[in-house]
Amino acid sequence: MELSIAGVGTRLGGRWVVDGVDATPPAGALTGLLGPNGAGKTTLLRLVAGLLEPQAGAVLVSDPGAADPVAAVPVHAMPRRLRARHVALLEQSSDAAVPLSVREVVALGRIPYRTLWGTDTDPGAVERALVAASATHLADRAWSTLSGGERQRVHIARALAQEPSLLLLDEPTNHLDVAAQLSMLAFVRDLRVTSVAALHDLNLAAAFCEHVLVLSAGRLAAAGPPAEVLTPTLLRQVYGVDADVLTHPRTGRPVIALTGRSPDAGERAG
Ligand SMILES: Nc1ncnc2c1ncn2[C@@H]1O[C@H](COP(=O)(O)OP(=O)(O)OP(=O)(O)O)[C@@H](O)[C@H]1O
Repeated sequence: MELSIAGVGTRLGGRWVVDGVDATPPAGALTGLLGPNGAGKTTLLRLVAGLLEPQAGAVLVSDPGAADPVAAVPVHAMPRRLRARHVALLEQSSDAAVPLSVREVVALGRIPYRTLWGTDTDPGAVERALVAASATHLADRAWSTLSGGERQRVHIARALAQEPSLLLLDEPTNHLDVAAQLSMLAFVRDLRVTSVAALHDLNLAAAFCEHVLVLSAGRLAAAGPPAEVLTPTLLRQVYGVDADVLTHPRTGRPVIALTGRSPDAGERAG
């Protein structure tokens, strides 16, 4: 899916928390959405998902090759069922105690594909999503008994069951151990679906994302390949930290070695 974020802004609580963001994340690749706490990452993801209507600009999506083709339509104005066939948002995990089994939670992703009689147009889709997210062993467990990491895996399975052409993930590595963080991001990258993931770990973003967007106080501070964007100057300005940026000897990707808070950290915006 082609995604165009054109001058998007929204006010919450009387101030612009996302302010004039212009970005074109590359199609079929994983983009990292970075920025300090409160920079506007979750709000921007909700705008891109069409859950919030922008008060300035528009988020346009095009998917001409899909079964339900769309061409440069504002995502918030798409009919909800059509949007759910194209766009999946994996929000930060809630601890809600839903009285459902894992298989039933994953089947929620199939709601946009149910017929008037409630049957799934593709009865194998839930099992395929469970397999793809390596969650088959959890399928019969009660959702409320899962650990945080297991829930995150099931959230991915539910999002995959939606068969999205745009996958939005809010801190998908939360609750995951280091090995699971690596497999989660490698998995999303290898899907080759247009994906945007809000991430706090700069080294994971540098290792797995083809493109990064850096937000600071609601504005886009920088965008581009990690090696071009994640410079010591940018990290000082946006995060208020001092860092050396090295080049990984095998992958050629940037490695960020944080050395401390920068002396002017108190002055940063964001
Ligand atoms: N409903 C709301 N009403 C008022 N202010 C809000 C609302 N939702 C978010 N905000 C504010 O908007 C700003 C951006 O919040 P957002 O959750 O998008 O940031 P974030 O970059 O995802 O932060 P974090 O890294 O802490 O999750 C914050 O200052 C937050 O307090």
